[in-house]
Amino acid sequence: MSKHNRNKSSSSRIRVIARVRPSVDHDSQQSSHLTSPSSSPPSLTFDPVSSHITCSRAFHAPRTFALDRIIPPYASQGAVYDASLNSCTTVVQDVFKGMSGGVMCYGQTGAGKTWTMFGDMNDDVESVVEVPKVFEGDAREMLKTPGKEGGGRRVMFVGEGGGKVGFKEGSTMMERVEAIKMNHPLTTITMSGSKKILRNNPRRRAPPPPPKAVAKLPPVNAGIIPRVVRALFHQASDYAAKGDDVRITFSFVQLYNDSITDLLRPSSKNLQMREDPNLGVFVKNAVQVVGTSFMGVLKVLRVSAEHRAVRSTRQNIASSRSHAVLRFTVTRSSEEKGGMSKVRRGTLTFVDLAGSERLDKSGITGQAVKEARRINRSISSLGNVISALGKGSSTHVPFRDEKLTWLLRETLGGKSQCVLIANLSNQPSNSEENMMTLNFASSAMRVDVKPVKFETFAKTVKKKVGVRPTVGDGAVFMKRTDKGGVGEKTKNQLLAEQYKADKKRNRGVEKPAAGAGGVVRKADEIENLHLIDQIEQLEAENQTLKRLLAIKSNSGSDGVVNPNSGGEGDLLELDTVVVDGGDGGDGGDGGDGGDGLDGGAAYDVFADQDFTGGGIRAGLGRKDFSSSLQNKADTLVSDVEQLKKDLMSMGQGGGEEEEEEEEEEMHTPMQVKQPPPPPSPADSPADSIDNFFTAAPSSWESERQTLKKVIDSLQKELAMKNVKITVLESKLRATEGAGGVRGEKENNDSNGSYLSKFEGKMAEERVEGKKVQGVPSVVRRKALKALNDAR
Ligand SMILES: Nc1ncnc2c1ncn2[C@@H]1O[C@H](COP(=O)(O)OP(=O)(O)OP(=O)(O)O)[C@@H](O)[C@H]1O
Repeated sequence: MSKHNRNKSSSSRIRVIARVRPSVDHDSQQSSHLTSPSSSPPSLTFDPVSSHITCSRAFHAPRTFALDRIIPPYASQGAVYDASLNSCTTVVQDVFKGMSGGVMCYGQTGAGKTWTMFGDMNDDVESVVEVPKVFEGDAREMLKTPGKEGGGRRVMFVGEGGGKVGFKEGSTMMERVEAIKMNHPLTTITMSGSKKILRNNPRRRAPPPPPKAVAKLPPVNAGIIPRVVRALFHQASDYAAKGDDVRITFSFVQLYNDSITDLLRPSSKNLQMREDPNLGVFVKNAVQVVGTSFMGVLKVLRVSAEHRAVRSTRQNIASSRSHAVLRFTVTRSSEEKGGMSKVRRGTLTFVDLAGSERLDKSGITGQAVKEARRINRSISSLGNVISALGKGSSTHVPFRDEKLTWLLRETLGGKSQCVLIANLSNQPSNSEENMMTLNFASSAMRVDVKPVKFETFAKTVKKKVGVRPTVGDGAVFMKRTDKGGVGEKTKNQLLAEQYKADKKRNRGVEKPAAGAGGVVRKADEIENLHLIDQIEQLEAENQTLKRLLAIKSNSGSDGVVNPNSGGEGDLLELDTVVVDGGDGGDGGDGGDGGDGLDGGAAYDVFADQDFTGGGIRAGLGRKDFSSSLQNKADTLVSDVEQLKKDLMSMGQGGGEEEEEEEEEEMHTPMQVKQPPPPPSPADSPADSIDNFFTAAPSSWESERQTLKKVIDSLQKELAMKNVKITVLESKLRATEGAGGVRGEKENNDSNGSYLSKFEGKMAEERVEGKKVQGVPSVVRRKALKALNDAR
């Protein structure tokens, strides 16, 4: 049996859970390519109660691993969430206390990582909101007080028991039991009186046979992430009701072929990572979405998850070709005495790794081989990092070897609570891959963690906007960031981005790979996704041009923007995006996107479509959706052209005269160009500021005020500095004499500055005058240095 750290408390090390997926339709199709016949016995046997799992391979002795939890194929998505987050590590609750946490899915391709993390994002997530809306509690406690219907029957748990389960208010005993069975499939519940065993105890009987097909899964197939988002907003609204200020933001990036792309803004490619002493490693310029509602965040996640790089292989019809990293940041401030607030900041990171794969098995060729090699290389580096972390603090951890490991440093490095889900597929042919996954899982159990709380005090700031996190529908605001936190972008940065997007669009939209082994989406869907991308860029460009026009028309004849015209404010608003505000975008009827701002267009397009039954996926495939998108794109193109023409003609208003003058010059070639006149005395640097104040047009009032403020503060700083220098000089004088002969030597040798020489001379005079002796020369040297620095 494998040796590991299981005896250590799971909160002081990475918590490891194995999830074995049921067989899916695709398994039978791929088995024809594989060496092990499908009739061979499965490679894994497991006992969920003792959390032991044994992996058997041909020509090798079987190996047994003891992990924190084994989740059998027939367990619901809810049970997985419960096992990985809610009841066990309370990661969600702790993030509001300033602790950070992470969940990472690891395993071979097709083992169910994406299913575990995201699940069916188009599933009836509303019901995820509805069911546990009423209250949540410990299952044992809930059954002790089931209300009248319980009839005072004693309830006993064997097996898993416990754990958090949601019940409807006033629910009957049987409804509660059903809810527990759903969330804890291995729980045995016996009731005195009826003596009815409601669930087989796996300790006494063989585990129930796994269901044949996926269809037998519980109806709500939302994965861990939607459930976490729901839990986050529940918690947030509880804290907000108590008067705390809670803010939830998130970023979502993918690492594909060693390049980081923003999934919230797919046109942002090749993003770089930076390190900050407070925030750790973060992706620079990744969009941060400020989420104020559960449903709003889900909408954004659904759409952005569609931008992930996906390919069809023999082992998975929709195999993720990128590592996806979704990071929530929760900031909670509660008011304390004396106008101060306690601020806690925690992050929750979800990592859906691309699956490692054997090239011969997945049957891929060309570009896909390159992708697979990159994936395998980064996964193997992750293995090295985990193994080094498991060896203790004295071992060098090669975080910097790969972008993936560097990106995950904060999650794995020991300061966060971390849950690893090892995804396994119990096909006979997968024994080697399962062994590799279990070895990785086992080494992760050796990694110690010491979660660190981020708490600080800050002056209480009164909220500008009364937005409170809600569980229901609502707005989501999007901001771009320079650091890990939400930041502002300068006007120029935004305009430069628009320019780049424009240039790229002119080069033409990349056509997706097609044919066998190509991307899985149908041609219509791909076309539509590209159209949406294009519309997003066009809307952004359209808005920028409109604002530029507004600024131009508000500016004076000298081209200076009138700060009171609101132009500046408008431009900064480019950072703010209302994703599901309802008034952005017109859903594709050819309008100009109304108030939909930069970056929100794609979501608006989706938000207004009615894809009854099939969600966005169904909508993407629809022809009418495609034509409405095309209409919208065409209208936007002509709008943009018109706006550009308008801008050009406005720009020519001031420039026409110059052009005419130039023409005149060209017609009189004999004329010798005169050198510019010498600068008038008023242009001399000494006079330039005064000149600015008197000669500047009245529209420069705000610049004038700003400059005055800057000059005032500089003058204050200078006065302070002079006081400091006077104090230091008198201190230095007190050390004279004692510095004596040694002081003179030091002064001449040390830095040779004017100051040192001067002070050395003074000291010499004092020595001759036989003044005070005995102050150590080091004191004098310090005083000299301080004075030198101050000057
Ligand atoms: N527990 C499960 N119950 C039902 N279906 C599942 C389960 N796990 C996985 N599947 C199905 O198996 C297939 C492969 O799953 P998924 O795409 O999540 O694998 P993956 O590990 O993310 O693969 P890759 O690394 O190639 O992206 C999908 O069709 C998914 O719906």
